[in-house]
Amino acid sequence: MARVSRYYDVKRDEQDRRYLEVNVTGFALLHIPLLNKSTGFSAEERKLLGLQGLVPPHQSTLEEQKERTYRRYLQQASDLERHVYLRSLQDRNEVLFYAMLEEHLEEMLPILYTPTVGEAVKAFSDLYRYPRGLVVSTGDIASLDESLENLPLDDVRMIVATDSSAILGIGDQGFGGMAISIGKLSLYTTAGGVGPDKTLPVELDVGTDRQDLLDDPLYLGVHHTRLTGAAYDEFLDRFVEGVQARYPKAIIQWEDFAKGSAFRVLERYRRVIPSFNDDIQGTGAMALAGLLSAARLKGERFEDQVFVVVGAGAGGIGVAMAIRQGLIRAGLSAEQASARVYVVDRQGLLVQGQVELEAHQRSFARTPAELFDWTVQGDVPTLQETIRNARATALLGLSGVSGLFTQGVIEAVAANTERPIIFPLSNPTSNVEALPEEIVRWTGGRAIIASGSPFADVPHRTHDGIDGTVPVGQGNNVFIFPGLGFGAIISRAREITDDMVMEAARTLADHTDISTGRVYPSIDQLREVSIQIAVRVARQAISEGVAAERRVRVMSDEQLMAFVRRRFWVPKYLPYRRVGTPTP
Ligand SMILES: O=C([O-])CC(=O)C(=O)O
Ligand SMILES: [Mg+2]
Repeated sequence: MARVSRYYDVKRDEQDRRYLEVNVTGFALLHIPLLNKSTGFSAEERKLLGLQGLVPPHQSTLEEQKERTYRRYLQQASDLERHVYLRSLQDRNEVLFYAMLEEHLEEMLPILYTPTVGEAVKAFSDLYRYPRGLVVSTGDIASLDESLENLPLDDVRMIVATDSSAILGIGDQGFGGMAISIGKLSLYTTAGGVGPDKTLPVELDVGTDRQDLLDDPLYLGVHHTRLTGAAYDEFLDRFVEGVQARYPKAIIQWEDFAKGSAFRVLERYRRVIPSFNDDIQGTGAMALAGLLSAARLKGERFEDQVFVVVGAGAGGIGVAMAIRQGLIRAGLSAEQASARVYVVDRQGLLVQGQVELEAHQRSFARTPAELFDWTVQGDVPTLQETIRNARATALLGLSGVSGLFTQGVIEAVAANTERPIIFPLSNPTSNVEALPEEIVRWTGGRAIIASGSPFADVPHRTHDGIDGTVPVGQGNNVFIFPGLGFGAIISRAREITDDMVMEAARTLADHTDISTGRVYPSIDQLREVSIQIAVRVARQAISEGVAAERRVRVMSDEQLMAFVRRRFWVPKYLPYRRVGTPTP
């Protein structure tokens, strides 16, 4: 087993209990977030590690520390301040950070992740305090191997890397995208059980095309426009090679790449290094799971629905591809499946010969012949015309355009079916295609709703005067990526196959209790769902012959489940020993 860090390693004592063997002491140790117990060091540890005089006399328990920090957290004035507070806690005392997050996950998820992380991305240069993760920039790509050597971690398994070209629905964010890589990885730890010292956030700083950022003297990224073409490919090739050399067991999650590069990067590397694109595949699997549950809730077959996906970027095409795969699994032929999925972009429905289509969009474009009996005004069917003519029963928004689902659009879907499925999935909250409250109003409470960012359930009075609420599920890829990544790590998958992603989607659907009227689990079930996904993803990797981990290949389902639960990292303070100290 590789050493975890240059500063410490995780070992087991004679009774098989874990402890940290450290080779750093005193003031320096207190400044390593994964080693710092703050006021939590025992008298013996203070002596052993040279901490006397550096920390207050009272030794706090982790419980007491949680209470102190949580009180302070509640005093922060805004969501962004709360985000900054949590991030600095993470950079100060990582075990305490995760212990707090574990206890208050539902409350803190919108602070650490969408929507507040969107604000943190935008303000990244203003908020910058402390280094975390790996910066790969055009200025130092030539010496990448040295950069990698400078990292204190020696056994990284999970990397989230973004080039920040399409952060959430808010576009090019230059260097600020680092906040997304950091945020996603804290979810890998708290929801997916991946130890924080096995994770590495990466910002691929290839420049930005945002003039306001380039003009800002305080902007922290490289001050030039984005690399493109061969130079961009070479940059990424170097990155992947460097990672493979330093961290041969690492998996890469590609995050928030603009549509022009998202598909290309995924296809270029997915067989070179185990990797997946969260916005294409994670979002696709998440949406498919919610749609399977929504069909069950309707009491209808999934394969009888007609789907309109709005947005032809990474998320939109990813969702359309996942739905098509789901329909084929349900028994439809490829043609029958394609016939049920319509993709609408800025110009309207994707139609062959009408607009310049990118490769990944092409298989979703309709032929003019398919539309011969449609009633439309212009050359290209609009969103509403598509919904009407196709008799769509499900509408999914991945456009990043707030307010795109107007009353007319929603009513058009509601005219086709008793229970319209409406998923405005764009993030953060400010980019949502329609507010759940509007959807409820415009459909008379008939819609099955899920949004990408969290929304409260909507109070609603039925036509017979009964007061109730319409539940709103949170359809976010956080229900997929932590379990998918953990399953791939556990099985040491050489590749993350499409069927592994599909298995993640099916597991999510299988673990959604639709009796609540919600098509996604609640956040308090996130950890358990991730564990279930990890097990089934690992099983799928084994059955496809891509699992390199021998130990898991011979495990029964029960053994695999027990193994995943045992490997799930939990925040607690471990005892310390110094390198070379004889065992007591
Ligand atoms: O980060 C999220 O909330 C989901 C996601 O990947 C995106 O919207 O790009
Ligand atoms: Mg994303």
